[in-house]
Amino acid sequence: MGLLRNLVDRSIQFSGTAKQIWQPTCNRLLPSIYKMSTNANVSVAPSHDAKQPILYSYWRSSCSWRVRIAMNLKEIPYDIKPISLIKSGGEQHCNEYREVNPMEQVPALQIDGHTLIESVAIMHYLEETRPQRPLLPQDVHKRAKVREIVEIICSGIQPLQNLIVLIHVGEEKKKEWAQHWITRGFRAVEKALSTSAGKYCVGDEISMADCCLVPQVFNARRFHVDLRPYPIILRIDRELESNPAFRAAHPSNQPDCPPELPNK
Ligand SMILES: O=C(O)/C=C\C(=O)CC(=O)CC(=O)O
Repeated sequence: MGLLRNLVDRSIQFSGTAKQIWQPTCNRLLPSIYKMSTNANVSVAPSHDAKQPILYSYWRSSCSWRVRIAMNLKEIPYDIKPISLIKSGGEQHCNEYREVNPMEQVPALQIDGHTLIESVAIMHYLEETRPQRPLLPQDVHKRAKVREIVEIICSGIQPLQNLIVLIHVGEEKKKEWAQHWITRGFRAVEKALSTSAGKYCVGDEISMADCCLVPQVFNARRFHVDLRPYPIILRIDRELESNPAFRAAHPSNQPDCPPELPNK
C-alpha cells in the first residue's frame, strides 16, 4: 500500500498529458487509499454501524474540510455523506437536510447519538470527547492564540466569502469582494503568526488554527489573492501539505470531487 500511496502522491508532480490521464484516476483512487491509511471511510451511503459518525460534507467547503482534518488527526473513523452545495440549487436547502442542519450549510456531524453543526463547535466537541492527539495546547496563552486565529478565519474571513454571500454579491463583483475580505483577514493572521508560530500556527504542535488556516489558503488561491505578503501563512501551508491527515481531507481527495476540477 505504501508503494501505491507513494505513486498516487507523486501524481501531483506530473504535468501535461500525463497529468490529464493520471489525475482523474488518482481522484478516484485516493479516497480508498487514504481510507486504508487514515481511517477516513469515504463511502457515500450512511454507515450501517450506528456508532460510526457520519459527516455531511461538500468537497470544497472549507468548513467541512476543517472538520475532516480534525477527524483525521484524531483518527476517528467516519463515513462521508456528500451534500452538493450547487446541484439543483443546493442539496443543503432540501427539506430532509434542513432537518439535519437548520442553517442549510455543511458540515453536520452525527456522532454519539447527536447531530452537531458549526465546524468550530464540532472541533471543540471532538477535543473534549476524544482528547487523543490534542488540537488545543496545554498552555493558556497558547490556547488563547489558537482561538484568536480560529476566530479571525471562521468569523472574520470565511463567512464574508462563502457561497451565500457571493451569490448575493453577484458574479461580476464576487472575485474582488472575496479578495478584499481575505486580504484584510490575512493581514491580521500574518501579524498574529509573527509572534505565535513555530513549525505550525502556534508553536510546534498542530492545532485547530492549522485546521482552519489550510482550507482558507485554498480559498485565497481560488480567488487569486496575492499571497506574497504572507510568508508565514505560506510556509505553514507548505509544511502541512504533505501531512497525511491534511492530504486525506483535501478537496481533491473527496468522493464528491468532480473528475474535472472547475476553474472558479
Ligand atoms: O463549489 C462551489 O462553487 C460552492 C461552494 C463552495 O465553494 C463552498 C463555499 O461556500 C466556500 C467555503 O466553504 O469557504
